[in-house]
Amino acid sequence: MEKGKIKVTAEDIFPVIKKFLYSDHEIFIRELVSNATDAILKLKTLISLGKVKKKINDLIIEIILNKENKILKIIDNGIGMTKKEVDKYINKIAFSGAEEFLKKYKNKKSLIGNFGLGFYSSFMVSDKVEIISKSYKDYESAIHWICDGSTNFYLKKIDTPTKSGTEIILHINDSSKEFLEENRIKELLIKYCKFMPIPIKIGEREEIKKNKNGIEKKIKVNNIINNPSPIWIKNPINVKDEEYINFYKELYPMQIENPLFWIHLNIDHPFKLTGVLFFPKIRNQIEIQRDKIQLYQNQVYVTDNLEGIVPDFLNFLKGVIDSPDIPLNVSRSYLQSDSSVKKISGYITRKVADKLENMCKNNREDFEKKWEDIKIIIEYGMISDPNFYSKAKKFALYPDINKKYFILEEYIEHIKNTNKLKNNKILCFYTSNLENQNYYIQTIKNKGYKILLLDSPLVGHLLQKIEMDYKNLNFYRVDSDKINKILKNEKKNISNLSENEIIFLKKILNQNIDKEKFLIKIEDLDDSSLPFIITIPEFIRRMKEISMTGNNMFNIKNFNSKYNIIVNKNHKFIKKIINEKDLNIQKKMIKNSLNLIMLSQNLLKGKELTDFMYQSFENI
Ligand SMILES: Nc1ncnc2c1ncn2[C@@H]1O[C@H](COP(=O)(O)OP(=O)(O)OP(=O)(O)O)[C@@H](O)[C@H]1O
Repeated sequence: MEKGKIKVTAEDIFPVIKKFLYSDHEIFIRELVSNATDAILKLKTLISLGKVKKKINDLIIEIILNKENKILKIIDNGIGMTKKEVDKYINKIAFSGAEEFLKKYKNKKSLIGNFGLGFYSSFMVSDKVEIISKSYKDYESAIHWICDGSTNFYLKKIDTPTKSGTEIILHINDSSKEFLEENRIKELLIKYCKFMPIPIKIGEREEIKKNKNGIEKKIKVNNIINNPSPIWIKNPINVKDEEYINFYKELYPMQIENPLFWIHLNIDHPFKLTGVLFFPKIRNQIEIQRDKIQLYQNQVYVTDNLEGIVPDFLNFLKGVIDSPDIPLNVSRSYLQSDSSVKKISGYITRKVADKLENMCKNNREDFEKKWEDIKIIIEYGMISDPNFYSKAKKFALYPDINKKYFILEEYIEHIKNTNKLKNNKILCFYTSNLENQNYYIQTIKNKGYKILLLDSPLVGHLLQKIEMDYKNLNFYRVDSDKINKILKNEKKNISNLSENEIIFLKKILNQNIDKEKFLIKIEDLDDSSLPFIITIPEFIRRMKEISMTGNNMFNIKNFNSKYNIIVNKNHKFIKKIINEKDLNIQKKMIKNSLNLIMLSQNLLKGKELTDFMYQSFENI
């Protein structure tokens, strides 16, 4: 028996590990199962090189719980350790054995990466830890190592086991009793180890099997908790659509809808990355927050908090990203500034854009069908990521009010004769709601202009961006103040009101309309226009939309946010108001007109709305 002191640079590293290194105690299971996986992958490499004779199919990790004795065991039949190796890799901690192995067998097989002080995380949950290990080298005897969480250890050679592998025995401490519960351990194995590359067994389960005579019989089989070959590590050519959908359901059991489509990522240079990203059918906010993209490192779960790792808009997607180049167990701010993480983020964005461009080019009809479900993600990407914006120009779609879809360049071509002004500017009219803005749509359509239907909540942001890019384009919602100009009567002086009547009209309107809320404009519109309409200054409305969707740069209080009331002095109803002798009736006519146009813009609320309803029924 050898007694000794664990060599650490800091005097006593355990309190540090216990308190600060891992705030999440539960990750010890990830670290130990990763080590076991690593040991088996190393052995697999040696088997494939012909250096060890063993069946690859038998390689397995087993988790055994003994609640009574407060023991949790992690057993693998991997490469094992000699006494010398334990001394080197366990006693002199912070020395990565994996690194040395990698150097020796470079490019042979990917290994679980650099986990820092992985093994020592077991002391976060244990009073005492034992290692029983037997190296794959026949002439080496097995060893037994014991440590009680101080820097002292015991290490001795033993006669059994004779087969290679390692057994880590954790004597779970009183404050970590939860880790003796089978359900808790299963839950953690599913969280962290669901896709690890070696089968992980916890207990047994019953399976019904038919014998030769067709008689069903219950038999006990290993309860394997993980899926060692998830689709993202497979060659996309060999994966069927059905498998992608099943995998999506495996990742997110709560998702009812199938994904719309997916992107299989697979890159070797300049960094290694695999994964599958799904475009979900977004039904509600909760699903966006709950079912996020999961980050793995060589099939070991790391996190689903990818903030700063992938661009924000990609957080709407779902799926898996797996890269050995993403460092583990480091702070988020470090991750965000890490250059390989930045490259990864750029690469994923490009891949997503390429996929969308291909879909749009190669199967436009299908892409158009999917557009309404994916537009929010793409528009968000266009607003927030300049690189994505320039790529998305080639596939972002804009439907018109007849639900015909255009790429912006196509639309410009489509409207260049109808919507172009004398100064070469192109007016892109759009509606955000076919029903609510029907009057405005009809009016503009009748004038021969074409209209888009842009109803996403991000449209204000997006149009700002497009107008900066295309200097000759101007977007106006159909109810914006711009329509006064196009509704203007081209024949001059057709107004049938005298100067005096106009002065009088202004006076009575000013007396009856709240000037804090509305700006009254008396205009020469053609006689097919209504006597009163409300328009909204395009710029102010857009800034309001932008600030409502979370951009604090625009403080809407700084804007004059009055609505315009356009009074069509050519309408006979206006003449009727002027000629009305009974002041009460005249007041009522103005008030009711105002209520009507406010109602049309959803501005009539509360008591005013109730009063208007009573009033209207009385009139009927
Ligand atoms: N189950 C095991 N079988 C064989 N060797 C093991 C096992 N567990 C640990 N080791 C050896 O002990 C070393 C130290 O393990 P530890 O988890 O502390 O760090 P690591 O795995 O090398 O590095 P990191 O955790 O940073 O990836 C390993 O590199 C490996 O050589």
